[in-house]
Amino acid sequence: MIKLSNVASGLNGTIKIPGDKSISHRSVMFGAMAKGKTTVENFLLGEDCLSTIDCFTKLGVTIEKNGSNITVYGNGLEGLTEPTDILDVGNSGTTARLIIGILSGLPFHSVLIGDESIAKRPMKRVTGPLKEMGARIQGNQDGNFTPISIQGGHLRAIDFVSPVASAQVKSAILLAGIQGIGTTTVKEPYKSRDHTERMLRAFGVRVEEDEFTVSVQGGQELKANLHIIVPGDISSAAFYLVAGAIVPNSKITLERVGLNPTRTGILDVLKKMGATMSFSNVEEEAPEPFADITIETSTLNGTEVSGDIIPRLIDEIPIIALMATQAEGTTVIKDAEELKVKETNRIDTVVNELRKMGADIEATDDGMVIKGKSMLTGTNLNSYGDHRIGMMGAIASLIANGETSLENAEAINVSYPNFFEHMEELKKGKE
Ligand SMILES: O=C(O)C1=C[C@@H](OP(=O)(O)O)[C@@H](O)[C@H](O)C1
Ligand SMILES: C=C(OP(=O)(O)O)C(=O)O
Repeated sequence: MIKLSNVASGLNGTIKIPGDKSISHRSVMFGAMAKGKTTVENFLLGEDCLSTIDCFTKLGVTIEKNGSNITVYGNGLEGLTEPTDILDVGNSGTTARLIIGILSGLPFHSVLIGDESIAKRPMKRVTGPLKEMGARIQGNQDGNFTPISIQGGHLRAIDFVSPVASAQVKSAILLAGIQGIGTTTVKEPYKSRDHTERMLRAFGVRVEEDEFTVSVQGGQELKANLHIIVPGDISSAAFYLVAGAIVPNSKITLERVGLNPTRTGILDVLKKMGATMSFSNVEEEAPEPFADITIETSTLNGTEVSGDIIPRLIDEIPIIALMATQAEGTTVIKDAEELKVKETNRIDTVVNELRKMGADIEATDDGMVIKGKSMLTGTNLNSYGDHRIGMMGAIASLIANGETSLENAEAINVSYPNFFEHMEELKKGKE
């Protein structure tokens, strides 16, 4: 349990946001599947990405770490070998779902487990279509929950219409698809993040896209000898973007934040709610653009967040909910049922924790309704083992009256290991 206090003099200064989690995972996975050396700069050393490194090391790949620079020595798909140990994905849904897709094409047996939270997260959304492609997968409740065992190989293509806009589902099927016979297509209800498509292309794979449909032909090889620069994670930046907007007397700059349009829903919401933001050092560099973002204390208004923007900000909803408590009027978040199958049921955990602090917030079936502006009061918060809920609580403590305590704060290491160091730097900024 840690104690947190509010900040009288505002947040000021510049911080460099750690590497993007989605892109870091993929750099190891695709580097491992490719033939040759892949070097990665600004890799996220968060626990989730370390779980990915651990799994691919068990699959026979050499991965060297030198601070946040890593090198992956891939030997192609045939260089991945049957693990003698269980693959443990820890808390990482992305590792679980993408690795199941990769293993489905490989001619050996593996067993996958994760932590208590992973054991509750649905895997049938990937194991279902992968079984249709020919993978032999078993797991609790018809392959829906870990532990999951996979015997891969001999895949055939599939035309899959996904009921959810999920990059994890799309990626798992595409990663199996490139190992199968024929052309595999995934159609989504809305476009989800496209890091897999961008990075596969950088590895020389042909990927066809048409609005919400992505296709790959089987039998394609990934070619390495690539240097990947991982931009800062906009999902991590979101916590300090909102902090900058809601903490009085603040002005902060976040360096090299990834600006992939499939991830920038948070920026659209900040603008719509009235935040004062500016962009500098914009790099359109392929495959992922980034820029520095400066934000300052702003007068905010409530808004509606729904429809096709939801997949573009799904992980930012906890911090958007906190921001809405500091906006004038009502904010409605809907079409966000996916929140129920994250590290926690984030509709319940967000509403619970913000209500404890005095927010006017109601859960709905597919989101939440927040009425602002509320004065928040320090209290005992819990992350429930969910990094994003922990960070939401810690940012809320900055504006709360009195002291806040946070149980299970260590969950934050999953995606933002230096989160509290950045908080201290920004608090000291002006003194
Ligand atoms: O593909 C990815 O890297 C991710 C996709 C999203 O999950 P879904 O695919 O379940 O929406 C997101 O919530 C997660 O943090 C990372
Ligand atoms: C949902 C998340 O990640 P994952 O699905 O990889 O556990 C997240 O980081 O908010």
